[in-house]
Order: sequence, then C-alpha cells, then structure tokens
Amino acid sequence: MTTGSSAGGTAAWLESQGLAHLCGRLGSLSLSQLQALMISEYQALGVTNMSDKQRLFKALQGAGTPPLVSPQLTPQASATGRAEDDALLDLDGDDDDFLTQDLDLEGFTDEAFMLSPAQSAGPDAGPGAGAPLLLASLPDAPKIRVIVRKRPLNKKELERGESDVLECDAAASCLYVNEPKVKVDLTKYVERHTFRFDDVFDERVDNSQLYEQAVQPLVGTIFRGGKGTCFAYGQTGSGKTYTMSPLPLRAAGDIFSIMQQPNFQGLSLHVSCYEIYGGKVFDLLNGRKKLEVREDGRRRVQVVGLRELAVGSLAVLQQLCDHAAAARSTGSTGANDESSRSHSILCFALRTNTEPAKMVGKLSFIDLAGSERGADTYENDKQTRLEGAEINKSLLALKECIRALDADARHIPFRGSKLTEVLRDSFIGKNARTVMIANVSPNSCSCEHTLNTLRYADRVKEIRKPGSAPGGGAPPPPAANGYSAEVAPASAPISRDPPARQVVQQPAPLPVGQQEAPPVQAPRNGPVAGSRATSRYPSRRDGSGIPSAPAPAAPPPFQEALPSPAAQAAPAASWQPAQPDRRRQLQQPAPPPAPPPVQQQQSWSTPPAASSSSGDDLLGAIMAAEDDLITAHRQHIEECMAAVREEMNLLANLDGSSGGGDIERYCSDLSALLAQKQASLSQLQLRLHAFQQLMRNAMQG
Ligand SMILES: Nc1ncnc2c1ncn2[C@@H]1O[C@H](COP(=O)(O)OP(=O)(O)OP(=O)(O)O)[C@@H](O)[C@H]1O
Repeated sequence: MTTGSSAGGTAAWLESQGLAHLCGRLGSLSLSQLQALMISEYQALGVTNMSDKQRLFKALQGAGTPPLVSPQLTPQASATGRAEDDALLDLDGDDDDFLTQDLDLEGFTDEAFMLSPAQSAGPDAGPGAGAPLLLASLPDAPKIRVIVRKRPLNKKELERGESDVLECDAAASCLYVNEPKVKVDLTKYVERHTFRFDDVFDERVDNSQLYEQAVQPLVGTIFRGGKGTCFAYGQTGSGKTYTMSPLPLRAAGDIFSIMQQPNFQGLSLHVSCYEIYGGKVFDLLNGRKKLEVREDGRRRVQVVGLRELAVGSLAVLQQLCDHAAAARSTGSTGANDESSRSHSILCFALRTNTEPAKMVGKLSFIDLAGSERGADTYENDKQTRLEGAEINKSLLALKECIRALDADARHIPFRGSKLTEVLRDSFIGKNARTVMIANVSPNSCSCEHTLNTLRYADRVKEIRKPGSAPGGGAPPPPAANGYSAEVAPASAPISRDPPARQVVQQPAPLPVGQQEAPPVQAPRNGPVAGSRATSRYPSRRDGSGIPSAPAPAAPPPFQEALPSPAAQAAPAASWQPAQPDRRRQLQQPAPPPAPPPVQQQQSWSTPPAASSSSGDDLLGAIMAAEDDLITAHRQHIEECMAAVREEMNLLANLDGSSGGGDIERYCSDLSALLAQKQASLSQLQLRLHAFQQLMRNAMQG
C-alpha cells in the first residue's frame, strides 16, 4: 500500500489493521490524507476512542511513506546536533551542574512539526497571547493537596441502568459513597461511606475549573524555585487521562505568560516525556527508546538519555503531547482491553538560558496506570501478572513516599519502585508540592474499586477537621477508613467500642433518574470518619509514628488521673482486650485463638485480611489489612492507657490502705494486668507481622 492509494484502498487497509470499524468514518480519505493528519485531528473525524487513536497512529507509521508528523523526533530537531543519548535529566534539582549536556533546539520551530494553519494562528499560538499572568497572583500551593474528581455516568452505564452511587458535597469537601449491599437473607440495603478531601469535584466541574482551582498554584511553585507534581490515580476508565491530558497545555500557557514579564525573560521551558511499563522506562519523545535509571556518583537519580526538547509555543507542545500519547503503550488485559498499563510522566523543566543552563523549577504530570491492576495478578499470563505486581508495587511505594513527605520524614522510601525512584527529587525539599487527583467512576459496579481509590487517597494525606490544631486536641476516634463514626467530645471517656458502620437500611437503589438522593448525613460532632478528618495518623505530624495520647489542657493532679468512679467500680471490664469489630469478624474465618507465645506468633504469617479478601484485588486487600492493623494499634493504645490507670489504682489502693494494704492482692492483680498487657501486645504483633508479610508478598509479585 502506498501513501497515495485510493479511498477504497484505505478501507481495505483499515480492515487489514483490525480497524474495520473505522471505515465508515475514515474510508473516504486516501491513506496519504490520513497520514497527513495529526492525532489531535482524529477526534474531529469521529475517532474518539484513545485506543483507536493510538492503534491508527501506530499503524500509519508502518504504512509506507513516513507521515508528515514524524513519530521519531529526529535529530534535526536539535540544531547543534549534540548527542541526545548522553543527555541526562538531573532529578536531584542541584543547580550547580544542571543540564550540562542539554539539547540546544535553536531553530526548532513550529514548521518542524508541520503545524496546521488553524493551530499556528490560534489564540494559543505561542507565548504572548492574552494578558500576562502575574506570579504574585498565584498562591503558594499546599505541600500536599488531595482532590477527588467524579466523572459522569457514561452512555453504556446509563444503558445498563446502572445507578450513580456517589454524592459530592463540594462546600464541605465531602464525598459520600452509597454502596449497594445484600444481606445474607437477601435483603438489599445501602451502606454509606463518607470521605473528606481538600476538594471534591463533581461531574459538572470542567477541566478548566479543575486546573485553576487545584493545579495552577503549581505553576507559581516552579517560578519560586520549587518542584511541583500532579498525578492522577484511579481505576481504569475513571477519567485519569481525561483529567491529565489538558493540564500541561494549560500550565504551559501560564508559564509562557509569566515568562513575558521582564523578571523571567531569561528562562525557557523544556519538556520530556517517558513511560514506566513493567518496571522499565521508555522515552515517549524518542521512539520509545528504552532508558536506564542510574544513580550518579553523588547519589542522584538520573534517567540516562532521556530526550528533552525546548518548547516555545503551545502548538509545539500540543504536538509533543499528541506524539507522546500515541507512543504510550497499551496492553490487552482481562480487566480492560483499552486501558493503559503504564505510568506516563510528562516533565516541564524551567531553565535559565545561561551556559550552562540552570534548573529553576520542575513540574511533573503523571498519569498513573489503572489502580485495579492487582486483578491481573490472578487471571492473566505471566507477563501480565508481573506487570500487575509491578503496578501494585509502584502505587504502594508512591503512597508511602507521599506520606513520608507529608510527615516531613527524614527518610523517603523512594527505592520502593522505579516510579518513586525517578520521582525522587519531587519528594525532596521544602519546595516540593504535590497534587493528587483521585478519579472515581460513579457507577454501582465500580463501587469496590471506587472505595479502594478513596481509601488510597485518604491515606496519602491526613486532613484535619476545620479548626482543629495540628498535633493536639482530642484523641482521634478509633475509626476505620471509609466508615462514618460519631466522635466523642474531647472530655468524654474514650469509647472502647469500634465505630459502627453507618448502614442505611433502605430499599435497593432505584434505576437512574428515579433515584431519590439519600439524605446527606453530616458528621455530627467532629471530623468525618473514613478520612483524614479522623486523624488516623495524628502522630505523623511529629514523625514518631505513634499516636499521641490525649493532651489535657493542664496537667491534672495525680489523684485526678485516677480512674473515674465508674472505672473503679468495674476495673476488670475496662481492661478486657477490645473485641474485634464486626467487619473483622466477617473478614476472618475464625477469631484468632488465645494469643500464642511470642515465638509462635512469628510463624503466623497468614495475613488476616488477605486470607479473607475476595482475592481479586491485592491492593484492596493490603489496604484492608492496613486498616485492621491501625485499628488494632489504636485499640492497643487505649488498652495500654486503661492499664496504666489500673496500675495507678493498684498502687493508690496499696498506699492508701492502713496497715500497708493487701500486698498479696496487689501482686495477683498486677500479675493479671501484666499478662493482659502482654496478650494485647502479642495481638498487635501478630497483626503487624501479618501485614508485613502481605506487603512482602505484594512486592515480590
Ligand atoms: N469528567 C469527565 N467528563 C466527561 N467525560 C469523562 C470525564 N472523565 C472521563 N470521561 C470519559 O470517560 C472515558 C474514560 O476516561 P479516561 O480514558 O480518561 O480513563 P482513564 O482513567 O485514563 O482510563 P485508563 O486507565 O484505562 O487509561 C473517556 O471516554 C472520557 O472521555
């Protein structure tokens, strides 16, 4: 087939490429006309599906004469002809010798990309369009910002009569998930989960609003010498690519605008784009060339040979983004044939035009692989299983890194995966800012994945309830993620019952359109359970990893610290190890026997959550096990506090009794208390070991 073939020939060619379904839309064009198109123009011809776009683009590359928009950004792009392969992307942000071998793309113009007249003449044609944006108008971004975005129900979901299970309350930054469930006796009911994030965007919020509200501040970050990272997390089809695709263009528009100001005219914008697929790194702007990630002599991580191009206009950037999107690999999996199984990372580097160039700031946009990829572990071939394990590993590592960043931890566990290795510098330094966008699908069938996404996002950052002071105030309620709980007032005794799920007994959801919105039940007296509002990790603020005990306003005198009369009346009852909550009873086939001696505990390696999880989502199982561990830890702390009160009581009784007290009684009570403490500790150790084992299994695939 030649590029000048007839329209009829195009139809045959499309068929031969497995794209027969596009004949109706494209069959009237000749192959050479098709090859002259840019990917961004496919949409206007009715090719809307990303997978189709990519397959068509790739097929056209192999169809004879190279297309006008070359898939390989050839070395002519570099006016100096320097060896790009030796170029290093310095990910350590060290200004001293940054980009010593940077590409010089002088003369690399829009014409090199064969821009269509409409594009080159458009309002986005290049820097200078519109009124300049003032850096001062961009607020400093918070260190971590976690937002959730709900997409609308799509046509197929509507046709299937699926209901929308998500309710957004933007004003309260809350998202409610109404999970349809069925009891053992087949009664249908809805379980309502409440989450709170920095921002909650419903399906009416467009990309532009999302950009301005959540991402634009990162542009300010890079002009202030910082590093910004924006990533989209979520299950396949939840809207990650839809959300991420326009962001670099919008950000670049603002960057160019700020660069017009005299203070910033000596800067230029550079772009690189790569993909991490199965733990390997591929350059999306250089023919998918495989790249190595190495640490240099100064222990800085380098993506060796990554191609970086200077961009001077939005039109050029659009071309590069289209090119990278087409080059991004997709795989066919049991979970979803069309989804991407790779992480794609598009980096902006803001550099001085000096020689050598120096890095001013860096902004990364990351479109993560589908979060449900653990599912592939069980149902696909070895290669797909390995990829699934790698994705799980990287998503877990990413979460840990961001948590460490949020906690100002000295150690950032970036070595956990290739993804976190290459993003290392984004997690380091006072000027690092991260925006996480959790994308969620509203349909009832996606409910489990949606809950997993929300739990993941919830773990990324602790979000305090409005008005609460960091690191102080009332102790957090022992709430598990995703479950509403009522919060006792600070002065009230800590409840030792785990929070009940908020189960709304009601008929099964009606089909879309007839569904009555369930009443929004606002948290009554404090933070929203199931979110950072519950301060699940209060002590991460001080980096200790141990939740802090409730801090009374003023230290009470010793006597006041004794148990209340009620506690004194029933000391034994207040010290029984807390019963596992109903959720854990359901998850565990049988409650653990009486705690075995410590030596035996080491050998109990079956994670409670994993052994009972549905088995179709390793990431979900890990998060459930993590929930269990943290809930158990909270219970352990409460028990320890109760034990301390008991011990003080014992001593007080001994001291207070005339005649020196009953020492035998004291000894036997103390012995019982110590045994109970040991049992509580053993329980916690069991759970910790089980969780660690589960994590190891996940890491090993
Ligand atoms: N907020 C939204 N408004 C309208 N349509 C949306 C929205 N979010 C996503 N969509 C549509 O939903 C579909 C799936 O979105 P998208 O491809 O972005 O998902 P994804 O999470 O990137 O999936 P994958 O992991 O498979 O790449 C697309 O057709 C997209 O246009």
